[in-house]
Amino acid sequence: MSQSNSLASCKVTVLGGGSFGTAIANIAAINNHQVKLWMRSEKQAQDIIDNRENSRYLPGYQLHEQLQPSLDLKDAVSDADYVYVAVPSKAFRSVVEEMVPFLPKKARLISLTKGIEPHSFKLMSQLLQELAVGHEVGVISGPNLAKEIADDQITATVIASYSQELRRDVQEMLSFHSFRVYGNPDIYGVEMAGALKNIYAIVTGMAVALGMAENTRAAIITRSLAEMSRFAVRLGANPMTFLGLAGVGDLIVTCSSKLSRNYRVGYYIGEGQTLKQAIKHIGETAEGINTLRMVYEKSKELDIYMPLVNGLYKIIYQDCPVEQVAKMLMSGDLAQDVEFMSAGV
Ligand SMILES: NC(=O)c1ccc[n+]([C@@H]2O[C@H](COP(=O)([O-])OP(=O)(O)OC[C@H]3O[C@@H](n4cnc5c(N)ncnc54)[C@H](O)[C@@H]3O)[C@@H](O)[C@H]2O)c1
Ligand SMILES: O=P(O)(O)OC[C@H](O)CO
Repeated sequence: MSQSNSLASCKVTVLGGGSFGTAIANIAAINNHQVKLWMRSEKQAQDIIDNRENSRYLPGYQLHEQLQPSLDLKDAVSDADYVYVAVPSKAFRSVVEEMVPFLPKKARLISLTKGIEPHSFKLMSQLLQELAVGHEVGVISGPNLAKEIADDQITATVIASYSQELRRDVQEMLSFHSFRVYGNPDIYGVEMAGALKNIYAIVTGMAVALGMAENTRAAIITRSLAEMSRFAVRLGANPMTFLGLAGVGDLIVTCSSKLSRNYRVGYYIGEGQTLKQAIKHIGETAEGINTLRMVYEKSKELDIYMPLVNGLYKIIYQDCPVEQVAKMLMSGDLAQDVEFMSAGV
């Protein structure tokens, strides 16, 4: 069912035929836009043509007829009004570099990816700005489990951009009866929140596997919010963003649901699997593993107090026993544990 709005039908391209790219492409198609979903897999593209389904990533969900798969990047983007990028962060730069020569000047670019580029510590919208100079850029982030979106469960998200016009147009493009899009000009905060929450979902998944109680879950989620806000505000984010959908909203869903791949990575490690086994078991993107390493290093460089990131890093990358880390977290310097620091965190 489409929602009546004033945005004319647009040519929309989504890069990346995984679960989130497919879910967002389908919403745009339902809302009467002409959608191309660029993917690498011929088999998946044929699956969509033959069965109207992406059975590898969203099995059982019918895709709208106005969503067409494409295997040819040039064909997919050369007439696009909007390009949404939904490939994992490790592939983001190379895919965008490959796309840019074919991109029409009018195209607006929106990242759906929740990660940070290693070494440069750039967020995906910063990569878009660097590689596609002159194009308007935005980011979508929020509590958005792709399978629940596909399942038509009521969902809210955030479009962040410096451009008010882009925010409004994307709100219109994607809003419908079960999907509501809010606008936020704090692109850095929205995007950083989406990347950081994956780390804490791993922590929570691990704690659940180890039998944590509800007091513990509340403590972990709340202290995660304090920690991620402290980090992001130091790097330039607006603290208020962390009280919204892209902040606490996404943190809650990702720390609560087994549909979250990051939560499941933590859960499997808590059950005794190695990191390698857990990643293989998931078989899809879990951004938090790499984000953890980058945020750990950045927090050391900037001397930002992040006990949960420290603890998870010790478990995952330094083979420290979980019990030892838990003990360390409970006996750390109390003087550091001020509940509210400056800037509301
Ligand atoms: N799945 C969700 O619920 C969800 C929700 C919000 C945001 N995200 C974010 O969206 C991004 C993508 O996640 P996803 O869930 O769609 O991942 P996914 O693992 O389901 O799929 C990733 C897709 O990207 C493709 N891909 C990988 N490397 C590529 C490359 N070099 N070139 C072209 N295509 C490539 C894969 O073939 C696959 O189709 C991640 O950053 C994730 O954090 C996911
Ligand atoms: O499956 P995850 O852990 O990548 O989380 C999916 C979304 O980011 C939830 O908003």
